Amino acid sequence: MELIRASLAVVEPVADRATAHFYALLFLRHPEVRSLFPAAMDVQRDRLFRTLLAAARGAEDPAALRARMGALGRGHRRYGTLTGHYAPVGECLVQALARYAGSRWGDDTELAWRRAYRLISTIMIEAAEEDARTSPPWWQGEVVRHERRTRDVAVLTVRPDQTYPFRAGQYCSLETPWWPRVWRHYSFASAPRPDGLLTFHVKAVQAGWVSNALVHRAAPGDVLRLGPAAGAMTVDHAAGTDLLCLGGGTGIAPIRALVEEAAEHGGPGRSVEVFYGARHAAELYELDALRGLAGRLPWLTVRPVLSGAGPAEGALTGELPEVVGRFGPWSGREAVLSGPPAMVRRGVGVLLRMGLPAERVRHDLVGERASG
Ligand SMILES: NC(=O)C1=CN([C@@H]2O[C@H](COP(=O)(O)OP(=O)(O)OC[C@H]3O[C@@H](n4cnc5c(N)ncnc54)[C@H](O)[C@@H]3O)[C@@H](O)[C@H]2O)C=CC1
Repeated sequence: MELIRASLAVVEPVADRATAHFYALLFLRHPEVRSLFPAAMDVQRDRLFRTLLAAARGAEDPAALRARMGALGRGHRRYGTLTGHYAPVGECLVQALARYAGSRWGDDTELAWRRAYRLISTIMIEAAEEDARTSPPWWQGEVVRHERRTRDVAVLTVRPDQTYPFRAGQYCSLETPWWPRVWRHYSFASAPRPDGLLTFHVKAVQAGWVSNALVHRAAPGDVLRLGPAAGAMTVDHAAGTDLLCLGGGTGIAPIRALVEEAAEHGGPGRSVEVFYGARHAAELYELDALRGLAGRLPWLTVRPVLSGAGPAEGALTGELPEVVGRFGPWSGREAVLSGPPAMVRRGVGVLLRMGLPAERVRHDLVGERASG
């Protein structure tokens, strides 16, 4: 493990070049795999190295590595990845690393990498094969409703072509017809419904191809592709634990889904507190709906929080994590956080300082969650 870490530390500062070299080798030697990747490779490059780093760091916890790489293997089915693709990828990876690890590379390091790659690829292949027995590699989903909530936020309702299994708090990756093979993660914004429909909140971000297409171009009748549900920000409602939810911007989506799920499964006597943050009042696009739920559900409290200048209109003011820190105590609760990564990180810090044990603070800041 030390050998792998030491070589990664050398490659990390030149990760861009090492990854570009890896893909160049792969596409030159195996042109048939080029079609599995998007036309523009920028985000993809970044992902590969982050995944390797995460795998190297996670190797000390075999159960976590297995869970993460298993999910990755299942998720790769949607790209059309086949068992036979793993060996050539491993070979090109080792060669690219060898080239950029300089003097840290030697026979022992190479052996350690080959072993690690064999372990990871075996987990991914087994998980993919197991998944293939029960699930399609992807689902088609028809957009049946498209509502613009603000200038740059849309709520999409999608009908999957077959039963789509997921839990509130999870997310999936979506591909639009306009940017083939470019996938982005979006959280489910509603709990599983009897009619099988799924909802997503999408904000068009600068230079975000997929998000801009989903907000400004998508319309009822368009067909998206959906990868399988992923993410561990789920809640065991049977335990009846009180919840503290922090949702910033479109990060309110999985919180909304969890509240719906709590309404279906959570017993009375439980308390759910939602802090919903945005910069300006006009951006609290889900507030009316949440207030509607709070009006019906006596255990639900919704507190809007505004961090920008301008009229507060009955909202609390300040950055979301700090505002939550002014309330409490939260020590008996389970916390879920969703929103911009900086908000989630600061929120986790505040809650740990307030005495919440780390295992009760849940979020899905997965390295892969690229906005766009
Ligand atoms: N499961 C998850 O974790 C989900 C995450 N997201 C992410 O949430 C983000 C939403 O973006 P927008 O709607 O543009 O949100 P935004 O930038 O408008 O911010 C929303 C809230 O986060 C707070 N915030 C932003 N930066 C902060 C910082 N550095 N420190 C403390 N608080 C901060 C703001 O004060 C505001 O209350 C995207 O990055 C999206 O990828 C979205 C859905 C689900």
